Amino acid sequence: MKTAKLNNQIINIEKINRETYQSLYENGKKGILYCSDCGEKVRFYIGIEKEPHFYHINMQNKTCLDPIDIKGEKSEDVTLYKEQNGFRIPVSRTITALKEPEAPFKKAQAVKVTNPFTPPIHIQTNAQANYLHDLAQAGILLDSYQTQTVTHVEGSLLVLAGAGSGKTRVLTARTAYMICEHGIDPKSIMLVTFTAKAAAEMKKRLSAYPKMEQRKIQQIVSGTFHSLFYRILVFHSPEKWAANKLLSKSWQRDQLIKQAGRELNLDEKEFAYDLALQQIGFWKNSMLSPEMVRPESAWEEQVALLYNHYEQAKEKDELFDFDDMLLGCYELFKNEPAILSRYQNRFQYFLIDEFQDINKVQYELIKMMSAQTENVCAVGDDDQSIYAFRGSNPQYLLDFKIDFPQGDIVTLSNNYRSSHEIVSTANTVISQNKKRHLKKMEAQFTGEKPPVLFYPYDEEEEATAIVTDIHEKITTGFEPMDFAILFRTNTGSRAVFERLANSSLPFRIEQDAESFYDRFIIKSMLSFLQLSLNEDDQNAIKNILPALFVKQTVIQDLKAESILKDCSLLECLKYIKTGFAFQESKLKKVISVTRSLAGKSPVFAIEMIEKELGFQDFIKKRGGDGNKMEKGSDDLKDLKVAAKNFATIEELLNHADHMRAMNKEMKEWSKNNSNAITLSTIHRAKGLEYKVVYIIGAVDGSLPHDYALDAYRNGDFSSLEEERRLLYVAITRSMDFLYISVPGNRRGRQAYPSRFLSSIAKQTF
Ligand SMILES: Nc1ncnc2c1ncn2[C@@H]1O[C@H](COP(=O)(O)OP(=O)(O)OP(=O)(O)O)[C@@H](O)[C@H]1O
Repeated sequence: MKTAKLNNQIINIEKINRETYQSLYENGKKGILYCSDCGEKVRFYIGIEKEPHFYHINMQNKTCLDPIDIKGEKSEDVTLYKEQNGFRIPVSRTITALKEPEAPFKKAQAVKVTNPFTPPIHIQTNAQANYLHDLAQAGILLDSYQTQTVTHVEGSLLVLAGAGSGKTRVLTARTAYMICEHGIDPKSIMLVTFTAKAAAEMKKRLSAYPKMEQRKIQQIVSGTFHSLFYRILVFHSPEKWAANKLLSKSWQRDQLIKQAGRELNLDEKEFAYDLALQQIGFWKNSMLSPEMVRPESAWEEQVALLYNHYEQAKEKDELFDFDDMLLGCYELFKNEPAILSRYQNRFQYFLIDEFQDINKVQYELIKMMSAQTENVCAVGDDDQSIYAFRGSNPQYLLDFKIDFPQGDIVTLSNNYRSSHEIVSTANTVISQNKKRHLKKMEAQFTGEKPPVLFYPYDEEEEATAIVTDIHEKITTGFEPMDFAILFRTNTGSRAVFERLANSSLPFRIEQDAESFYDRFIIKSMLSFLQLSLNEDDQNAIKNILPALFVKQTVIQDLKAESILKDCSLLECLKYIKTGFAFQESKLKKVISVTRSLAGKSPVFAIEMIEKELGFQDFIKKRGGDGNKMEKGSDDLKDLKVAAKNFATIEELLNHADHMRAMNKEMKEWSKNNSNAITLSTIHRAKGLEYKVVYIIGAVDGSLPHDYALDAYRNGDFSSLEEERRLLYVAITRSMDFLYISVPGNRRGRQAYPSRFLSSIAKQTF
């Protein structure tokens, strides 16, 4: 049905602005939408493939009709009719009826799949009478290329493997083959993975392999480059590399670099410290000391100076960061040949996963350690290289033959994970990249349906449509663990998190994903709102002090004043003496502005604080607006989008509390439960697979990220290619169903479809 009643007025969805869809959906959930025919409660449907409509909660025996003539009406305020016993009866008048509704609903669209599916002709060939035969018996099949990889034990081997081509299977099968068929000592095998999770997963899979003893699995030395080489460092110099000297948190590195910046008189407001740290990491991973750096721009010149100061500060306090671990190990091996030789004897075989993301220092370390045997099996896909910004370089993969001239190369291009339609979409997207090793994945099966592009109004509607779709699929037999919702950056997940938190669906987030409402800028803004409700809220007063450029220690004076003068903490702001007349008068203004917010809508209140209390200055100075990846001003825009859903400040604050609590709860819950929908950044989803994948925010500015577009405008194309690889990685996580969301608005502004989609969309956007 296209109509329903809200507050006794008829809503016709063909005549209302799209912006109001989400509030209609919420009103339906609140139970205040009624059928314009029978008067029973109805809900508003927002999904991916079906058009929005009203529906009865209990569908049985419902044959209600819309009033007739609703389509033809064009006037602003019209009378609607319905047919009853052959008569035309006026029922009500439409509200918000517009001549031309803005941003009308746009139907979801299947992507363009031009090449037909050709069934694969290769055969699974591991039926020989050896360990491979046992594997086949256990259901671990290998095709001829995979078999070649698994049985190539001695000498170096590069496996160029497309997404879903069985890299993990090949690495585990090869490890098992080496141990069970060739009797190789598991202690002499080093298995390097990109994440600790991947190493654990491989060991878990190995335990299902025939003839594999648990004891032997435990003896394999596996882990990330950092963990493996850190273990070596700690073994040889435990004092120097003690864990308490590690700058493990990003705020610790931030503090140190900003201190260095102050010594160099850099502007904290404008200088992009996050990018500077990234650049320093890049140089370190590329083994360039501060003296070796050759800056290519004025900005890099400043960062190079900063690099020098940062290193000195670390050295002075005997601290180290993650990048130092690898460099430290390199130095150790170089300066102590006896130690290197011990490890060269100990480790005879190296298996390296995700080789496309290796950086120079990692590469050098592997070369040093494997110098005697050259038994290096490197597996990678240059199209999945997504860490170039921190020094990863797929060139090592492409140049493998230079350093290992005796080595062999095998290409795995059969994709076992995804349907032909998904594989074809991924091939089309990635083929637009210029710098890559030419290859094309071949799917092994054709799917039920091609990937779908859909067009929600904004982040809120996007989240609702996805949750509806998941609900529908679960009723047809899918499990929560079959779904993943992927996004470019964590802040992009706010709305889906909120919608899932308010649903009965189980979901998981990363353990380090902070709640949106705990972000520095958001916390500070919400504290102003909190004070408008309770002028004595101590936490809120504490949280607004940075925004007023007042020291935190002032809180003690405020408490004392509040007792002495018998007034609220908020009121006490007027007694703060800073010595600057303009600041003291601003503190007085905070009181009146905050008080004036009572009874106002949250969006109005936020805008008022922004305008009247110079909140933007605070963001510029302290909110990371010099940063390229995460800006405080973007957080504030996101907050305004979220706040639109609430009529009162209290409702918004309650919601924020609820979401913070849910963030903690879901993290705890997912430690022991695996049957959950995954919410993940694309980076973190690398190596994983799901039956259904939703990629959200496929618009310019989000994917590709703004920073890459900026770089592109300045003549650097590589960041944009890396963003395209990110989309490729996201697409290739899906096995059967893929949905790409292209919201019309983002952060309260019109958004434009991601430029990466033009090659797969049927029509131009
Ligand atoms: N020979 C095979 N026959 C059938 N299925 C296979 C075969 N090889 C791998 N698979 C399956 O294909 C899927 C993808 O394999 P895997 O996860 O090892 O790929 P991958 O190359 O590591 O992928 P990505 O790089 O995209 O993360 C898995 O579900 C795996 O079980």
